[in-house]
Amino acid sequence: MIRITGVSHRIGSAAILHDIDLTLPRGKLIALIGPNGAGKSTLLRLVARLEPLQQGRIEVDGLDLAATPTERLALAMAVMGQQTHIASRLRVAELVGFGRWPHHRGRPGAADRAAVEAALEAFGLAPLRHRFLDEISGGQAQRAHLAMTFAQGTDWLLLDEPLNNLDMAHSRALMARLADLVRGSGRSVVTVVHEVNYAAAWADHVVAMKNGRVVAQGPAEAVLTEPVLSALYDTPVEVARHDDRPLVLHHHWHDQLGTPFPEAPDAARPTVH
Ligand SMILES: Nc1ncnc2c1ncn2[C@@H]1O[C@H](COP(=O)(O)OP(=O)(O)OP(=O)(O)O)[C@@H](O)[C@H]1O
Repeated sequence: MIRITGVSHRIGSAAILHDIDLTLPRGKLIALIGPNGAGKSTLLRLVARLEPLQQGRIEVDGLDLAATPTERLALAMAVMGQQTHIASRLRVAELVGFGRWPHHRGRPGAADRAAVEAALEAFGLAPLRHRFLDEISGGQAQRAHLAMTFAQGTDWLLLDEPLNNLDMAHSRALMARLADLVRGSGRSVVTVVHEVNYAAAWADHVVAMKNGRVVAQGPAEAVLTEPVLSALYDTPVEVARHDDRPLVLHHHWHDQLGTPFPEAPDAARPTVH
């Protein structure tokens, strides 16, 4: 599990995260949701150790982030951040191959080559393997970065908005692949998701953040409810069912009686922590 204890974070004089206590269970597909600026990326970046921890403690399967060598951490956790600036004169297969670096440290063997092949296949990148990164589309580049993260073969995957740039079919395929990884091989995935219905369809566990705090967390069914989501996004939503999962609807202008929605009614606001 990932255990986050008493984590606060400031950027300059602005308080970004406020005393976060959170446990992320192993073997689950965990979605981090919430409005823009809620602090989702900041929290993910702290767990990924892309930002120095200012206050509190984070443990990944018992490894204290403050005391674990990078080489050890890279075998436990793979990370795909939001902005990945990487030399464009790199070929797709070379980028994916970087994911194996923590295993071979410069001398790839058969297992590394097989992992790269499998990741290229899994993301439909085999035909593009020799292309340079500046010769492919934004969605294809996103898939190449995801394939690199997969190739790392870690127990934990941390993904910041992996659906960016992906069309509906590729988004769905990615979520299905993540679910497969979790249910088939017991891995653990933490992913920031903006489109809440991808969390509704695929996530086991949902963490909802707002204003630098965790405002609700738990099994997807418990968090993805009308009161929690209406309050989270300050937008009235309806939660229907589809395929026995929640389906969030939000684009009507009137309620069922024809009354315009001013905002979420007070009665719809949850008591959340
Ligand atoms: N470099 C920075 N300097 C100042 N403030 C920052 C910086 N980076 C982020 N912030 C602020 O920190 C807060 C949290 O940002 P963060 O990116 O973690 O939110 P988020 O929930 O991931 O948002 P989004 O959904 O828009 O990606 C925001 O208010 C943002 O403006």
